[in-house]
Amino acid sequence: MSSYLPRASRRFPGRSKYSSSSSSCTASSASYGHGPDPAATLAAQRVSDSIDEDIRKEAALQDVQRRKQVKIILLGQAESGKSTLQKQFQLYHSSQTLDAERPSWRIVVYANLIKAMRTILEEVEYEIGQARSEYLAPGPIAGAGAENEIFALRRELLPLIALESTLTSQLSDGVSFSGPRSSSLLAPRQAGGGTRLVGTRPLGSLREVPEAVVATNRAAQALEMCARAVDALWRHRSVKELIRSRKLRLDESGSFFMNDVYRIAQPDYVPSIDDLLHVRLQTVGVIEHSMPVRTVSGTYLWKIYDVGGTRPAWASFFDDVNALIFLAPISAFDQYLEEDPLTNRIADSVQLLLAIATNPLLKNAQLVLLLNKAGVQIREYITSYGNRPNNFSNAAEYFRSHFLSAHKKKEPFRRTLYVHFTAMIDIHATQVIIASVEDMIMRKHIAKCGLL
Ligand SMILES: Nc1nc2c(ncn2[C@@H]2O[C@H](COP(=O)(O)OP(=O)(O)OP(=O)(O)O)[C@@H](O)[C@H]2O)c(=O)[nH]1
Ligand SMILES: [Mg+2]
Repeated sequence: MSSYLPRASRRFPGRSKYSSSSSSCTASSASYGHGPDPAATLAAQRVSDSIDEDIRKEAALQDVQRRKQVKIILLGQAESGKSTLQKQFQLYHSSQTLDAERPSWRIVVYANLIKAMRTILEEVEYEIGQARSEYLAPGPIAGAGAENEIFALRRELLPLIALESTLTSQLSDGVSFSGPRSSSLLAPRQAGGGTRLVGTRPLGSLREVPEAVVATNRAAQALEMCARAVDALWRHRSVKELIRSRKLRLDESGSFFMNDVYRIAQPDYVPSIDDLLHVRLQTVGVIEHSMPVRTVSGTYLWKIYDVGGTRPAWASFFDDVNALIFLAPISAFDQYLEEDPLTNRIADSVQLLLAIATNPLLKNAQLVLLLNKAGVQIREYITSYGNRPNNFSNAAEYFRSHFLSAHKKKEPFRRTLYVHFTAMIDIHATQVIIASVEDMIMRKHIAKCGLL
């Protein structure tokens, strides 16, 4: 209530003046023994009533807004797919706004592609160095012929690679986020290099920054010139062998864009929606996205909060959210945290989910768990199933029951945990799940508002 008062007094600037002059008038009248001036008292009462009415209207308006507003927070490990889910929500409800953003993502696609190339070349150089050591068996880059081919490609690609730091710096507004990738199976040397691609300013605003426009255009020109070399590097037999035998893990975006380099290298290239779902740009802080959601009971304003990285601390700022959507990337079952190489990423996801689910400040929020990155590849790796067949449904069920039993054991509020398997890069499948999750959230929200 107190928050309305300054506004009311702003709208009635004369109130305090009037009241004080009224009281001084009353005081002076009283001193002459005439009692309060009835006209002045009536006027003061009218102003006061009018302010009360204004406050009531404001409160009613706020109440309607609150009923017509749905707040969702997206949480989960770094790289779990939160920003990709946010884009899927946008695609579902406001596809024209996502469409309008497509040109702004060009700089990120170029940066993702260059980063993948640089990672490959660094690994290749390391392997070549190893192979030259007389104590080691020949690695995946066998033979002087392969070495020379790769060195020639590297020479061709250097002008493109040199642009990486400029693109990265434009995206992070000059702030450098160095350090290892967020998760990796790789040896420490492999995981250690490079600068992270972090978005610290709205992409749309980069169109107004001349240096960002110049850097993007230079990357486009360099890529057009080097497309053949990028493709040759990606398809080189030694690189394929390196990826296979050393389990070189590129970002999801890396292999996707490398596979499609000729399309991306077109001078009039504009990222597709598919590209937008594959790009990797780390989120910093909390980004609020609003979108109208039309239902049979009217239009609601959905506010979706995309929280960067693993930040359970943010949860306490969102005690009035309707639902909490937690993403756990199950393809990361064989990966470990960069900050703690002994902690498995699935174990970390379970702990993070429990920290959020047991937070009393969030006890009124509905809980949705998306077991993401549930593509077919998970079945290729998991072999320890005893007598059970090593197929997708068995592997998926294993993860589902793992999360569900941890939740059931520890969650004190007896909330239902709604679980879905998702592959956030699959538009059709994700849109079906979004519809089902939204339906559940809306039904609860409407029921709750009806009870108030
Ligand atoms: N293959 C595959 N890739 C996915 C899936 N979901 C997300 N990705 C990719 O994973 C990468 C990371 O996704 P983001 O949405 O940026 O992850 P995030 O949780 O927002 O990460 P932070 O901003 O660092 O907290 C992106 O390149 C996505 O395209 C999925 O289901 N399958
Ligand atoms: Mg993000």
